Amino acid sequence: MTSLEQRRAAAVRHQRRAIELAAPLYVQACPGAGKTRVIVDRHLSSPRRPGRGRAVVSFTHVACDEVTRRCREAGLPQLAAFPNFVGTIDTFIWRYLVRPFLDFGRTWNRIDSWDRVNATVAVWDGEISHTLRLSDFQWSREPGADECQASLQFNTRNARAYRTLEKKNLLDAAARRAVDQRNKLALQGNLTGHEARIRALRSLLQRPADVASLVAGRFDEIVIDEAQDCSALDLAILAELRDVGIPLVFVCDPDQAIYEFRGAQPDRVRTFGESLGSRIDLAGNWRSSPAICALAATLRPASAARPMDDPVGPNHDEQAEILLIPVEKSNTTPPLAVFNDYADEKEIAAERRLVLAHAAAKLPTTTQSTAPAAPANRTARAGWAVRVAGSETAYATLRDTAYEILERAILCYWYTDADIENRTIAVACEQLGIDRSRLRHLAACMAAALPAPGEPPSTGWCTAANNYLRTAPPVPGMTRRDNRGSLRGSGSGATAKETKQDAASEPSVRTRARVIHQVKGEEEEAVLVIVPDDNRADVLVRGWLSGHHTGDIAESLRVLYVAATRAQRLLALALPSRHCDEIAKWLTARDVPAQIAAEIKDSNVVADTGSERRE
Ligand SMILES: Nc1ncnc2c1ncn2[C@@H]1O[C@H](COP(=O)(O)OP(=O)(O)OP(=O)(O)O)[C@@H](O)[C@H]1O
Repeated sequence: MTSLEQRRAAAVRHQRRAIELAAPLYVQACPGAGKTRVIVDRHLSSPRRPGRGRAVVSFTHVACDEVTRRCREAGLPQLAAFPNFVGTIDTFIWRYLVRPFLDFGRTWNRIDSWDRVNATVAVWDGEISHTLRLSDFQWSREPGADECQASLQFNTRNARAYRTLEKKNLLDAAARRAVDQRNKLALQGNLTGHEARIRALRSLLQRPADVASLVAGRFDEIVIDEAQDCSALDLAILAELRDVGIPLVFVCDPDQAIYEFRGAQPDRVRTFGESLGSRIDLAGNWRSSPAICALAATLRPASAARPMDDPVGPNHDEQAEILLIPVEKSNTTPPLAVFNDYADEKEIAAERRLVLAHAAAKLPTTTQSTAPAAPANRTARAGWAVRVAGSETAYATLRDTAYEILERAILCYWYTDADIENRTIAVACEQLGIDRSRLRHLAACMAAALPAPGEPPSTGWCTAANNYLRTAPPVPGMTRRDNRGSLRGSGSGATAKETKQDAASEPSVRTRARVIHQVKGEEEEAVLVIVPDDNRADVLVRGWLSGHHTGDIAESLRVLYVAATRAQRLLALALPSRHCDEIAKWLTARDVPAQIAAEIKDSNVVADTGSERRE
């Protein structure tokens, strides 16, 4: 058996090869393999020709900020600036593949979501009309197709409309209406990331030499981080760049592809990576304990099975077993108490614990969460915007989004939906005769005047917000055109005074809680993953234990994989109690150390400070 030193040396050797080997290059890596470290070290160490840079492209602002921070820490901040590019794939596509090829002489409006223009579509079901948001549709386009495909996604906001349309076989009709509306808005010059990709691909197919000379003249290579999140359109764009000779470094963990709604498909991603030629596999896990690495291997599909990753980091000798916490009726508060109890025993600080669930609604209410993405519901969006505007750490584009959401909340309060739907704030202001700078000023004052609300905002906070909105007409002296735009609370009944106090009296340390999609790339010493007891739980467990990951379950299991692999020392899974015995036995039979947590005696104990012990 090889010693830890030998295994570590091998892991470092593979990282070095990924840092030094010339592009084109495919780097396939396990969780905790040090992908970020490899990308940054490659960027810091390998030379570029004078006047030319490297593009480091990722899918999230968090990942880009990490690369920028590491360049700064290495004393080389210029590596994140011109002629280099460190940013999101959306910005890269827009800046180098779309903007230079747009028609002059007309206005283009780059938007991150159709919600930015309140884009909706009305669908008549024979009795009533349903208003659906374009952002509730999943958009895709096979490379080469003339039309986009839309598919309405079920969520709590559109649940009634979705069920009615499904019952009346009108989902396809709704999708067609959405495509028409999208075409109309795109013709008006609104470009979401999806439209930008379609245009980028068109430029590459129609003017390959122009695009190639622009991109190759600026960048020696393009590194794509988190490449497992590439959609079919992203891969088609990258294939064209590859074919015109741009050197690509494609870094990914296909098992962590969790954006299937955007079209991410692990098999296509693998095939694309393999098409590049040279390949390096990183299988040393510097993050997690042996038990966590072993559990992660069981979550991979049988079709992509490989031996467990090698725990070579500081937690290589951590003894904690995987903790299975039985849950009755999706009540997530008792499992949190149990989790905190075990984390206390391991002397893991409250700030180093993380609770994860697939959806925010499944997280325990006694945890602390602040989503980096704006929620969909109008009131929740306004609350999110107030929190972001008041946060010292929000970056400029996020703050701008927050102010724009508050501007729209003000317009919604004073005008009718018909006055502002399907329009940008700028266009609405122009049509309604509003001074945009006054509106921005009102939004900033609103953010400063209101306390940060809870999630979702309470009735009391909404009363305070509506009282503020009443004093802030976009046009001085105007009367309200419609009173349907007030913010409506969750019905928690807190008074405005209580809400103000809430913001001030938040416990200083609460267990951090996140939706799994928000924590890609992060790590924490102890992680509790909540597997909800909904109608998919049985199928999910069957898919896990059989290794046959079919249909939507494949993506749900990858989401579970991402969540589990954030843990460094202690991983707890809160599962429907009826599955715990079977899973524990199955794991033990596969040499994955696992135990079922001791029975919960006092379900009323709330571990909201993360440090109180159970009786
Ligand atoms: N050669 C190394 N020596 C010591 N620690 C390392 C080494 N490489 C990576 N690490 C550490 O391992 C941890 C995981 O690294 P990183 O976050 O870059 O992994 P990753 O491949 O991006 O993982 P994931 O895809 O799961 O987010 C980090 O704490 C990092 O500092």
